[in-house]
Amino acid sequence: MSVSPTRNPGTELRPEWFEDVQVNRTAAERRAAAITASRTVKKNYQAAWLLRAIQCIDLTTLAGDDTPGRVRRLCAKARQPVRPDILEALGVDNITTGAVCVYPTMVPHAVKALEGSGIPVASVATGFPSGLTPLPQRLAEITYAVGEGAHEIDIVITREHVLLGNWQALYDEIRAMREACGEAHMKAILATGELGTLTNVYRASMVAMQAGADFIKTSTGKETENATLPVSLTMLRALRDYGELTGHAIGFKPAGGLRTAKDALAWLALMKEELGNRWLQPDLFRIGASSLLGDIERQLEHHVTGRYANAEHHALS
Ligand SMILES: O=C[C@H](O)COP(=O)(O)O
Repeated sequence: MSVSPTRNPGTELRPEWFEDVQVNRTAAERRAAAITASRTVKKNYQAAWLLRAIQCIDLTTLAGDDTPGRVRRLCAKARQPVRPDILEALGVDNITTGAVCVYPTMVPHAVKALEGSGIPVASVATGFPSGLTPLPQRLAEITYAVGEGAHEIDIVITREHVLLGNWQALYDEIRAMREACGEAHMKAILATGELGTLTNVYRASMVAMQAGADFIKTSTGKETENATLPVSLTMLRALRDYGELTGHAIGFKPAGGLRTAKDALAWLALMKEELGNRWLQPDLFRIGASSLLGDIERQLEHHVTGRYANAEHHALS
């Protein structure tokens, strides 16, 4: 796919791009399973893929008991996600995670802790995770987070608009959110586990991109069902169709429940198979995760030393 390097400006609402699309769940499940089964990444390649996965992680804390101290520790981990001796053995200079993702009131603490690192701060906003506060308040939350220095905003959509097929209302709210984001890049969380069908997932993805989303993201991490491979495949197909229709490259962020190195490898394989290597870069691919890094570091250590360290050696992940 040939794509424009400029930011997605969105389009008018174009229901004709998605209204007739029907996604077959069985076919999506079969294709997702085939991709992950056919691609076993071996030894050295596996370490390289895991390092790439780290560079694409939005290292996240979204808990009711978050404190500035926890956010600072998370930011320290984002700056140095892998122990220096493991990196040295792999012959790699320090790498960082793709971003740090926090609640709006934690943004100033993250911005300060990441100063000079080049690591962007992402903030959830718009009544995360349910999105059920009045629109002016949801927009004000974006304005607040951007004002505090957030570089990226992860918005949530009103699931009701999807469930009722009210595409204009969905488009209008996401458009307003994109405007409130200004220069900050906007990731649209669809909360796919609450959208009922894969057909709805495809349609909501398309509306979010038409309304100017820079990324489409599966889940908040708080739904009963979070990121799955068939849902991700459906979103990637929408993303590819949008790219072919407009020439704009949209990013993808699976989030919620990704906890193991094996999960990270499965999603990298999906990205590579469906979209190619260009979508294995942090400007177009992020993994939203609060507890994935620990297992990746563990697997890298095993790769280097041939054994697993105790879990407490990988303290915060
Ligand atoms: O956006 C990121 C998610 O909230 C993280 O979910 P998780 O805690 O299941 O990794």
